[in-house]
Amino acid sequence: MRVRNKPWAKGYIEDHADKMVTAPEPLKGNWQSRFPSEQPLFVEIGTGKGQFIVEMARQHPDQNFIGIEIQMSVIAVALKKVVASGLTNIQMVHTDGEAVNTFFDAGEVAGLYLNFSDPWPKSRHAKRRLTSPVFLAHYADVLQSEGQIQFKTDNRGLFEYSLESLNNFGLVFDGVWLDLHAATDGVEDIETEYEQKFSAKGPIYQVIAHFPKAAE
Ligand SMILES: C[S@@+](CC[C@H](N)C(=O)[O-])C[C@H]1O[C@@H](n2cnc3c(N)ncnc32)[C@H](O)[C@@H]1O
Repeated sequence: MRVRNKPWAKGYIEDHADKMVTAPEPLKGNWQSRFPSEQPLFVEIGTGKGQFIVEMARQHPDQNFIGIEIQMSVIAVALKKVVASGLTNIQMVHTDGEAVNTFFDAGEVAGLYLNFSDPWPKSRHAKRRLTSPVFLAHYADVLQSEGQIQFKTDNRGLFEYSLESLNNFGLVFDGVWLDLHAATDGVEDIETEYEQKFSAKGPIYQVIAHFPKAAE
């Protein structure tokens, strides 16, 4: 997602340091200190403009949420939503999600959301895909036992790549949806900005999976 540079972003982020982390490493193992209540911690990587994670926080007050986004002008828009929501169970982090294992401790994360991640269609860029083995290895480091990865996309090529990548990495599939919006199994679907914009053009694919326990 490309957005125009927002000259106000840096100052706005600095003014809302209570809701936004720009140097995450010192919080490793201690993220619960950013929230009023100690509760299971769910993380979205590539949170974009924040609609999904803010709505998740609103609907699940018994959980804590973190949205990670690499682009400052984008996360500043998400931060505005967080501030306007008045919610205290959500924090934003401006950083590269690839490095999750440098700022979350083993087992600190209860679940991970990857929504409409950039497809990086050229094979020489495959390592940048958020479902590549490079990222999966880091997710495995931080997710608690049976913690799920929930990935959805409208990009069939990225979805096929991700199914293969997760399978090759040994993840256990909990569910696969080839047309999430047509699902009749009652699966929760909180829509992202990207999803609302592009779902009319074709199906939304989703997979939910977890890393196996040692004996699984
Ligand atoms: C296509 S957008 C989707 C945004 C949002 N999830 C949605 O569905 O509306 C992908 C987002 O992921 C962000 N992103 C890509 N690679 C990232 C990384 N390594 N760490 C954090 N964010 C990343 C991009 O900056 C972009 O905002």
